[in-house]
Amino acid sequence: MTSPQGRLRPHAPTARRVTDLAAAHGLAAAGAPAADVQVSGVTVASGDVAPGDLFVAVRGLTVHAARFAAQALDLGAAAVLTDDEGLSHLADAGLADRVPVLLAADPRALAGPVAAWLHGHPADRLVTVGVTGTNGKTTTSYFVDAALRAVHPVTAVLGTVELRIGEESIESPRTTVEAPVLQAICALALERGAGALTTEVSSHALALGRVEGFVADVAAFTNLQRDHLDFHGDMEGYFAAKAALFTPAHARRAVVVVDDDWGRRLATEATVPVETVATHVGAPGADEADWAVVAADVGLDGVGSRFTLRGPDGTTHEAASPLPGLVNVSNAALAVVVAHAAGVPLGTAIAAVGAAHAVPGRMERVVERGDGLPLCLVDYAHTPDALVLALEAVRPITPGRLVLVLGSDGDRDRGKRPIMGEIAARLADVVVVTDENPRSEDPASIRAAILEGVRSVRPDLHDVVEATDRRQGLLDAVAAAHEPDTVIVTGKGHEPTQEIAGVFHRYNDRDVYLEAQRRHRAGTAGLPA
Ligand SMILES: CC(=O)N[C@H]1[C@@H](OP(=O)(O)OP(=O)(O)OC[C@H]2O[C@@H](n3ccc(=O)[nH]c3=O)[C@H](O)[C@@H]2O)O[C@H](CO)[C@@H](O)[C@@H]1O[C@H](C)C(=O)N[C@@H](C)C(=O)N[C@H](CCC(=O)O)C(=O)O
Ligand SMILES: Nc1ncnc2c1ncn2[C@@H]1O[C@H](COP(=O)(O)OP(=O)(O)OP(=O)(O)O)[C@@H](O)[C@H]1O
Repeated sequence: MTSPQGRLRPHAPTARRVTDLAAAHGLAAAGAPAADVQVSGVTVASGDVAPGDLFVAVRGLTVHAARFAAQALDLGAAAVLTDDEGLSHLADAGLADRVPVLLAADPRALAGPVAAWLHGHPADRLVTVGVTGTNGKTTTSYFVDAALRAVHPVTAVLGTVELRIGEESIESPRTTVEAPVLQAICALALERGAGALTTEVSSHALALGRVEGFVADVAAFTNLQRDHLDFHGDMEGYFAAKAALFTPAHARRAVVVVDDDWGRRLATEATVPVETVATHVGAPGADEADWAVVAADVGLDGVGSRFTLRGPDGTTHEAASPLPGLVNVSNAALAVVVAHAAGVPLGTAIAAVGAAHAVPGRMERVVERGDGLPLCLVDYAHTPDALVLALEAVRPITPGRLVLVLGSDGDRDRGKRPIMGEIAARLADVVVVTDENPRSEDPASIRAAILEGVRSVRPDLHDVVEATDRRQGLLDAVAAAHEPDTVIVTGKGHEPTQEIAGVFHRYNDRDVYLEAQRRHRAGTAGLPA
């Protein structure tokens, strides 16, 4: 069955001849004669093939997609683009002479450009923004989108939380969609009258060719912190993947936050024009940045922050972040500069970012402080640095105790677990260690690794709880907290499921808070759920 994102296609696609496609991209032809065959869509996933598609069969990290060609043909694929290995799989399955086959050394790199060609380069008729960095991509994208919406009646925003075109939204499969899906969404967005599109660009997407054929008008960089080393090997590899966005193949110009060494390095190594933004008040080098946050009042109203942004001409502008913490001053400042670079007047961008709505699962206030209940926040921090920043953001708006509920993902970077535990014990008053997405790992051993870090700071484990069930752990944490306290649950953000041993269970931290609120009002808080 076609996936939801696979159905995001233009309603009136253009059909083009396979022979023209081969000529335009210098591809050799094999298989059945292509003379009268046309294609009207592109996909890299056999299950997402629609009649008339070109099936791009790539060698994956685990399997060659040509092994699924029979399914693609059953679903109506009109042609296949693959490599020599893919052609032999087709031949072995007796399919090579049933369908025109185009050959390329690296079909993965061609999926995007071919889709862009087929749809008439739709991204070139939109104002496009690509946001990368370890943390802050989603928040910054929503802030940028808020500013673009002030100018363009219809916009699209694609990322970890959702794929949204205008007011229509579907759950997102991951941070950055596959290359042909991105092009099809651009074409659909144009059909729906969109003027601008913002997409998060993950390092996986850059490494796996998901933005080939896509050139953002403005590429944005938030920061680089330890993450995804399981995939990239080391920080150099991770940086190199991110840096690929800041080249003419993927961007026309760039805005780079230069608060960390990686940002400063990127600003000098990028091969497109760069505007730099310093977002830490008084940090060394801030004077040299094109834009700088020169004053910030964090959380004065118990929510967001006000800040002053100095522009390249030396003028200063009063601006605001609608979400708590200095990290969101950073995201808001970046978003203002990005939106301005994308054609939004500065004053309009500042006003729109300051008034942006909550971002799902990012410092999201689910239960407000009052009626005996603590302030209850959901946040997506799942790296050591993000956790520090999230807890530092919450402390100034917490008159009582700071209660943290956290876990760490299974089948992902193991090294960060004790570091997260150490940070939790240092910066929170009460620590509840529970499960995130254990995936194929034993949840108890993940918790043990976090607790090892907790113990390095609090050997007696006072005010530390181990909860084998995330929902119960969160319910108990809220029930035990008092009105001046803040409960923050990190790691899963907006995620609608919890992945345990290959099964995705419906689960959302927000829903658990609302349940805790109902139980508090009904007088059943603290009883077993
Ligand atoms: C590590 C990684 O990113 N892997 C991605 C990669 O997998 P792969 O190359 O190993 O693919 P494979 O499983 O060997 O399959 C090879 C090819 O066969 C195709 N296939 C496979 C099975 C089938 O039945 N039919 C079929 O056509 C696949 O579409 C693929 O093109 O290419 C596949 C599609 O081409 C992706 O589905 C897959 O994403 C996996 C599912 C994934 O979870 N990726 C995550 C880690 C990811 O990309 N995350 C980032 C965000 C990270 C963050 O910042 O947190 C993201 O952008 O979401
Ligand atoms: N600029 C920032 N610097 C550091 N941490 C941040 C920043 N912005 C947000 N965070 C923290 O990182 C978490 C994730 O934020 P956000 O979803 O905006 O980033 P992301 O890059 O989209 O993350 P992911 O790719 O994992 O979805 C937030 O919940 C917050 O704790």
